[in-house]
Amino acid sequence: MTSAAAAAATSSATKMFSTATDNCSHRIFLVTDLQVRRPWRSSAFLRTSRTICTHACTAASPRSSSSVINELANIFTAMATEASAKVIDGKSVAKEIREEIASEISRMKESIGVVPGLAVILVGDRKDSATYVRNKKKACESVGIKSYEVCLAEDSSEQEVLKYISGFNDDPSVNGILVQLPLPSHMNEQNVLTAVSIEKDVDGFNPLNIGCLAMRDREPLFVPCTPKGCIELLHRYGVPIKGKRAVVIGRSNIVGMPAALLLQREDATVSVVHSRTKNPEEITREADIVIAAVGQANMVRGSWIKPGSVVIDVGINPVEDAESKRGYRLAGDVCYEEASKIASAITPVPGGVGPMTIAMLLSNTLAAAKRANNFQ
Ligand SMILES: Nc1nc2c(c(=O)[nH]1)N[C@@H](CN(C=O)c1ccc(C(=O)N[C@@H](CCC(=O)O)C(=O)O)cc1)CN2
Repeated sequence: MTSAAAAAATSSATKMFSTATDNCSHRIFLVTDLQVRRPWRSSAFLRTSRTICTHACTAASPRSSSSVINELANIFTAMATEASAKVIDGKSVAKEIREEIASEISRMKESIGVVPGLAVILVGDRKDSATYVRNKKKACESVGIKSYEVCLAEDSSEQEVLKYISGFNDDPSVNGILVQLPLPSHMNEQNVLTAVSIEKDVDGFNPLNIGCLAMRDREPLFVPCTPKGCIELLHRYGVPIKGKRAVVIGRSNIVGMPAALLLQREDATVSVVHSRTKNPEEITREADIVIAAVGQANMVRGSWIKPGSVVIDVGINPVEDAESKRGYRLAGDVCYEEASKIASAITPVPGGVGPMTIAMLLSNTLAAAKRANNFQ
């Protein structure tokens, strides 16, 4: 239970005790009635309420209603500080999706003798990018996608990257092409991303795909993997989106902007909060769904979160941690410890959106291969 819910419950309890008859079962009924606000906490609530009511009615010296109300207030407040949101487990959802993809790929291979192919281009020697590319390759192997990899030196020219893209565009065994971002600063990202054929743009970053995502009554061939993963998590956890207020924190081309477009396509009312937004806390506190993608560890505090909202944390920020083997640990953009006491559901970092990014890449690659081979 959240602080706001605790206050509401206490106020309802106050009303209840001022009007209740001496009939204990009636009191219990009224108290347990309060639980509908947060049904998933019902058993704890029920137990607590029963104990208090029974105690109030059977004590040798019957207690005044105000002392019972005070006790209820204390217990509700304690419940507020102990409560924790449902964890949206991206790691296990991603595993489920990989299994679904693997079985589709087997079916495709058996029916038409074709497996999907994914080409990955990595430029430079960023450690994190090399790890992501390695993980993508492993994920491809695990589901039966053939992967092709090109690693280029940091000082390679943009022309060289474009030459590889052109080769993969023309290669029928390659269904998806991905250029790992960020690129070295001397390269023009837009030139590179635009060069990827839209039929093979499994990252969904070609402006033609993004343009279709932004337009009503147009369907992009591919949707960027991280925002697609966020929406998939909301769907698989049964979170309603239609008509809800959503706030996206961050407006990057990779996550924030396409996430806002996707939420809008799902009929949410969407606000985008960015570095120039005045009162970001106030706007975020209005949201039923928050997607945080700013790249700043723990920026979104518990006080930004509306009680009962759903929080999707896209941030993967390394923070120093002497106790960790690597010398750092990963933290999200949302202060998990605080937000998880207020939200109704939240993604952890790691193990939330990150694994979904790769699962969605596999899903897009399978879709590309199906489309190229006219296989349903
Ligand atoms: N071409 C692209 N470049 C980049 C993308 C992208 O979608 N396409 N996104 C990010 C990086 N990224 C994939 O490329 C990515 C980031 C994080 C994860 C992930 O699984 N994270 C784990 C933690 C991993 C760890 O321990 O280090 C988690 O959150 O649980 C997957 C993919 C930028 N570039």
